Amino acid sequence: MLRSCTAGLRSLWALRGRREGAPRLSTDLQPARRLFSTEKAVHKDWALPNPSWSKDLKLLFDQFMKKCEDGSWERLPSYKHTCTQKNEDFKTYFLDPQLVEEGLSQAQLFTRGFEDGLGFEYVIFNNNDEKRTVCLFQGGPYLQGIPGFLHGGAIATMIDVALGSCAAVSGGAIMTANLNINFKRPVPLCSVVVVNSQLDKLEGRKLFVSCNIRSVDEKTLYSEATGLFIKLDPKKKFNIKEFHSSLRKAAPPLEEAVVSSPALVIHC
Ligand SMILES: CCCCCCCCCCCCCCCC(=O)SCCNC(=O)CCNC(=O)[C@H](O)C(C)(C)COP(=O)(O)OP(=O)(O)OC[C@H]1O[C@@H](n2cnc3c(N)ncnc32)[C@H](O)[C@@H]1OP(=O)(O)O
Repeated sequence: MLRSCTAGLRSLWALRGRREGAPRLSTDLQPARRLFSTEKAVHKDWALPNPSWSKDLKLLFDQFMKKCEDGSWERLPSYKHTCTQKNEDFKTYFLDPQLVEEGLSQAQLFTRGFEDGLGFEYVIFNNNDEKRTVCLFQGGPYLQGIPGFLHGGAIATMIDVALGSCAAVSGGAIMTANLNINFKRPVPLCSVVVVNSQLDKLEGRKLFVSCNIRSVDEKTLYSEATGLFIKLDPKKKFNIKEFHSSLRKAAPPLEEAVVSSPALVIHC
């Protein structure tokens, strides 16, 4: 508890420092920021310790790095910007080249879009033989839901990433088709949790995965989840232009929609 509070204070201190223009948490961060728009920053691996990582997170990281030494485990690198090859893979499915170029030049991975310590700090380790991954996750102060605890959407995001990575190791280019989450206990903000994921079944293009989120001492079960990921089929190309024009044809004009759907007016 004390450790997670310390980590929390460190993250909040980093935040306050930023607001008041005070020096940031670590001078190491300054070069990282300067590199942001350069090629080096594009290829920076974010699944590595930074000064916002708590003692618990660093300790677990070191333990898993040791397990990597005999080759049974591997650390999965994580990049803010999708590598060219992966963009090429996904371009296969999204056919409007202009949209792809415009979208991808600005794009960055949602979970890596926060400054160090404020959002998602995580690293994923994969065990290929056992078809399972372990994600070490520290959720920062920008992920708050009810005061002092992580937002359920942030937990769901992390589950999606952890399960998605577990599925992607076996399936390559995949997308989430279904996620089911049971939130059992609230996760304290800035604490470290462990997401254990495993591939349960592979059925054609369908990858069934499950996970649980536990405290570092394993005594608290925070959440359990199952997911279905679908390996993308290059023959089933998704034509976004056709999709938009079919939507325009299908949707009634706005006034008509409002008159015929009073519930829409209330909820909007
Ligand atoms: C190299 C490795 C390094 C690893 C390093 C890490 C990598 C880094 C990973 C990052 C991980 C980020 C994880 C974020 C991932 C998103 O956030 S993805 C965004 C959210 N998901 C979406 O937007 C998906 C939207 N849905 C779709 O586009 C389409 O429904 C899908 C999922 C592509 C499937 O479409 P499709 O290919 O046409 O498949 P379809 O024929 O409809 O269905 C295939 C089968 O699945 C079943 N199915 C499809 N949907 C469902 C469903 N919802 N429920 C039940 N069954 C279903 C069908 O019934 C069918 O079953 P069979 O008839 O074969 O038995």
